[in-house]
Amino acid sequence: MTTNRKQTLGEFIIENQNSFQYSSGELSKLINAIRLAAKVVNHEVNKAGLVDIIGSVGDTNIQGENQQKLDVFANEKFIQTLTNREIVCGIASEEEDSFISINSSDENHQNKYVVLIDPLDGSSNIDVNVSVGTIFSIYRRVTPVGTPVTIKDFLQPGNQQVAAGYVVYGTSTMIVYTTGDGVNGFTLNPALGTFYLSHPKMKFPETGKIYSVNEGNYIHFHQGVKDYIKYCQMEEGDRPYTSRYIGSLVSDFHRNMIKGGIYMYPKSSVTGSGKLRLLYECNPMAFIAEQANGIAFGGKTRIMDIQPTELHQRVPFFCGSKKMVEKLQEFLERYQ
Ligand SMILES: O=P(O)(O)OC[C@H]1O[C@](O)(COP(=O)(O)O)[C@@H](O)[C@@H]1O
Ligand SMILES: [Mg+2]
Ligand SMILES: [Mg+2]
Repeated sequence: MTTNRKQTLGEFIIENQNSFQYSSGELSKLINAIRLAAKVVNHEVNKAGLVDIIGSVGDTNIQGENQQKLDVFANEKFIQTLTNREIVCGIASEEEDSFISINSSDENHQNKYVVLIDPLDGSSNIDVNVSVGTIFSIYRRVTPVGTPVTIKDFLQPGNQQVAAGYVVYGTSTMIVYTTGDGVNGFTLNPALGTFYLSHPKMKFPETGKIYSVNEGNYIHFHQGVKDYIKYCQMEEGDRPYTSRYIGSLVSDFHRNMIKGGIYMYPKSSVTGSGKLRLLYECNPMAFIAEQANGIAFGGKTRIMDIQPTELHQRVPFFCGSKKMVEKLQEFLERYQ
């Protein structure tokens, strides 16, 4: 490419199609479909407050959470786009009780990818004009092509992901994703409706000065986590670190990946589990983190080595710059 114009997402996908081990063009079409749905959702997010998209629908999802109108809208748009384009054989979503099996109308061509999605991440921030996101994780099915998908196709460990990414609807709208060959970020030019490669080969700085955790839950944290937070706050060396917590996983993760930092959503002694969902929040963010030289673990295990048992299971989640996560692990090991 000779001009110094930034590469578009479409051009990047085509150019890098062959670097993907299973390249048949199907995954490219899938990422393109996600790009399209993200633009539709972005359009609605930007109008939040002007149109009737603020507030809850008065329903709860399978996790007992109040579904926001934008949760439902985003869920519909992603499912519609992926289904209409006949690009996947199954979808699982935070907003759907169970997985959706999708048959291709073309018997000769059966799809082999399943998608797990958090259509709108950071729902508590929708009404207050704070950045939110979408998170997606893609696997090859494990059951025979041409048969209806089963739960087995979704309950795969994160280390089997073929691609993962997120969209952040913030001061600008970006898509950040990996297919196992590094992490790249694309920014939407709203005037043209085109995503451009703005952040090639994104990497977590090896260390940083930002820690992100909801300290309101502090008393329910594991002693090792409490000690690490105290360590971050001590006047010593390059500390104290700065506390930054947006309350949208995508946005906190994105900032920490650019500036260096650690995100923590520990297990609570009250609920006995973490809050974040393994399959469509932790696994995709862990794949991106590791592809960007970061670390992601939950409790004692590498997130991507956890064998899922349920579609909406929750796990503790710690993720970020290598040296900071290793320091936290040191504190946790003191109590093991
Ligand atoms: O308000 P809390 O308990 O700190 O939780 C905030 C976390 O919950 C989430 O909002 C959960 O995601 P959803 O909004 O998709 O349900 C994360 O984005 C965020 O990091
Ligand atoms: Mg979420
Ligand atoms: Mg959500």
